[in-house]
Amino acid sequence: MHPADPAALLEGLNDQQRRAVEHTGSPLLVVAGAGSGKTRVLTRRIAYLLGARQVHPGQVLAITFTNKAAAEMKERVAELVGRRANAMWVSTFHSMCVRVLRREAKTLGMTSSFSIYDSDDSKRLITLVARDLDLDPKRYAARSLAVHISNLKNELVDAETAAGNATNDLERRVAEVYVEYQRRLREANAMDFDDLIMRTVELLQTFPDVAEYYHRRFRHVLVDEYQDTNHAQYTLVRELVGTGRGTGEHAVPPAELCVVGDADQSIYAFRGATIRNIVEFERDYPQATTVLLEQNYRSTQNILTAANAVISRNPDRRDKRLWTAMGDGEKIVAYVGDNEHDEANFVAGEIDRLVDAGIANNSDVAVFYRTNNQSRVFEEIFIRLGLPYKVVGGVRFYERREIRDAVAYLRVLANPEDTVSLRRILNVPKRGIGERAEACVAMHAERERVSFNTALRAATEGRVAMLNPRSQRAIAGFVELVDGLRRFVDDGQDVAEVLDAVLEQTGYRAELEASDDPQDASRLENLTELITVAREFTELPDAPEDDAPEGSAPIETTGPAAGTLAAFLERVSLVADADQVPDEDDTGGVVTLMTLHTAKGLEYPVVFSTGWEDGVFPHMRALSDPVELAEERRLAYVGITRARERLYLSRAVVRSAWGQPMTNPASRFFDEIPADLLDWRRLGPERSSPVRATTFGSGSGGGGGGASRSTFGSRGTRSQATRGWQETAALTLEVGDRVNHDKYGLGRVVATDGQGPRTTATIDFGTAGTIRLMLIGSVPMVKL
Ligand SMILES: Nc1ncnc2c1ncn2[C@@H]1O[C@H](COP(=O)(O)OP(=O)(O)OP(=O)(O)O)[C@@H](O)[C@H]1O
Ligand SMILES: [Mg+2]
Repeated sequence: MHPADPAALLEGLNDQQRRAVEHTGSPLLVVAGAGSGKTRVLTRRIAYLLGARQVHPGQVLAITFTNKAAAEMKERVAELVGRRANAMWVSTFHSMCVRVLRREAKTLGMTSSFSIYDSDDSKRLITLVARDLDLDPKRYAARSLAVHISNLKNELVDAETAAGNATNDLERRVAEVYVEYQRRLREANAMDFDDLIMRTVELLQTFPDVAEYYHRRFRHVLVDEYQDTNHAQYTLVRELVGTGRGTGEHAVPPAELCVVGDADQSIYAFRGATIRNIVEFERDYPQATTVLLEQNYRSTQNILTAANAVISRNPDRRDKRLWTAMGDGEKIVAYVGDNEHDEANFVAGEIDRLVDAGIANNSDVAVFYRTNNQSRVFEEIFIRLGLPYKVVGGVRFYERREIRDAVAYLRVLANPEDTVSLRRILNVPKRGIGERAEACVAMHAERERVSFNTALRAATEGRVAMLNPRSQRAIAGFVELVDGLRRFVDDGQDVAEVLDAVLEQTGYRAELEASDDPQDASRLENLTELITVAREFTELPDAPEDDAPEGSAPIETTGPAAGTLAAFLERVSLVADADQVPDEDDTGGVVTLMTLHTAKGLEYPVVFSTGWEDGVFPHMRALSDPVELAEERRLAYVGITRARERLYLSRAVVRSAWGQPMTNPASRFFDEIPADLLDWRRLGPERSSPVRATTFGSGSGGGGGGASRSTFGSRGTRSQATRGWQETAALTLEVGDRVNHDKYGLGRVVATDGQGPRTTATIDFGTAGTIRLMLIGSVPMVKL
């Protein structure tokens, strides 16, 4: 055992942090602004529990927001108290639930080899369901049905309750799809992401002895980023902690709970996250103790002042004053590019300069943007300049077609009932099982109320109606192929070997090799990469994770053994964007590009936050919606506070969107930063030959000094804008249309009135106000 000295575990903590680490008993809430050491407190607290309070590592459950953060936390604790830290459960909500559900699958009527459906799989299944229910795909898009169902699950509303609660046509339709969707998930022995949480809650609420088991086991529950929990996750935490109100043999006192968070960094409302969970913690847990942290250890004062200034514009928040002992530091550099290429060039040039001057390595630098599609222009320019970079997120490796195909084969081998995966690979590569044959099988399944897998097997015996003999033979061949491959798994072959056999025996590899399409060559490379991933995965040492504390029942299986197919599939399913953030290294490393959402919890010496334009950031949706705008502002706060020493904020006057150049006004967030903190870099002289001066800005003439008074640089852009105006003369606007007005910026039509030449539109231009405009003549406005 590691000789942990309790005093050493408290070293490098301020008084408040120390208080949080040492606190015992009542539920503990640590609320504090960015960079004040919340995550550090959580990590130290765990180390302290193990090192100073003799808590068994198996009694600790810690929840982080990403798998990567979980691994780092575990590593940090191990550094402090030694390897036995490995017996703790440190994971995301989803990974933790998968472990519980695999163990308890039987209780819920599933097998432990259940598949985990990601959003794409779940959308496919919903598409099938909606089609079978004869819903008009134009009115009920699978995507929107999926969002509705996900929202219900985040609120822990099950399908039957949703059906009972439905009061209008849409709700009834959604509920109808939801009921059937759940039935098919069950039949396929599959769960979607939201089910992982909801079914775990259900498990704990319905089966007292299961709940008791976990109550006895987890005596300490810790949650990072608590502001981003949704209702289902909130309830899960409550169930895990327990009320201690059980009687007789079920009487286990509640676990010690410690949550840390910052309401100003809540940025997942679209996934149902609610700051209510943090704001009302004291009401939810009446015995709660709250600790506030006020010193920021991450950023310079200038960065912090900017962050505080922006977030203070949000209504209904608890004001907190963060301070830092780091000194003012550099001013914040602000830049206006003619267009997005110019902006990206500026970023690349600055990185180059900082690296040349020995101020930073590539790996010290992060570039943020609002949405993934904004990464493309940075990539183009970084490639051209030979600047090494990594984009986190976007079209992810595991979302590529060939990878999904290969993984679908593996899933079917692990879980024969996985309908979505089965149907995906049924005719991939082509083997003569056409859509008609698939439909016959699906119809049989539907009519006989059997699974798709069972129906397929019925087809091989000629029991499926309307199926021609050729299709029947093809299906028999497929079933035989899959059964043959499954024997590799049963024989205990490594995942990499199984994968290799899949690619070989299905002819998938041969087909790609025979193709002269260069895309297919890169598909082959990706599949080779997947085999490498599988091989590395198999070689992972078996972690001693099943080390249950004394006094609790030994755990037979807490999850699939390391290296197995099930464990591999679990990893593949739960990998998230943020897990792919590259580590720092000493060799100069790579610049990291990611969205503001992915950046949560991270820190970098140098940060470029780009695309600060109204309609881009804040997002278009937020311009006429104060609730959304507040969320965007929190995102700005998150972005700014990732920077330790240097922060750059930039925008482009013209940016292509939907294939059209768009002129965007400066982000209103620029105006919210005290002007004296900003060092505006003007456009270079070669680019600013004035063609036509136009005022951009968000009403207050701000955007920082003269920089918001900008010029169109290129002729192409100018003629584009001019054409836009002419179109406006013949333009009809409807309520809800989005427009870009040369003077007032982006807006949304809230009302129209009059006819012909007297037509007017009332347009909400956000901070510029709501303005009524005549629509005749050359209105300097474009419809978007
Ligand atoms: N008492 C301290 N002394 C020195 N450095 C500290 C102290 N507390 C925290 N830090 C450092 O400050 C930085 C921010 O800490 P941490 O990431 O834990 O903050 P946080 O509150 O979790 O931030 P966020 O809100 O962004 O998640 C880290 O580099 C951490 O190591
Ligand atoms: Mg943190």
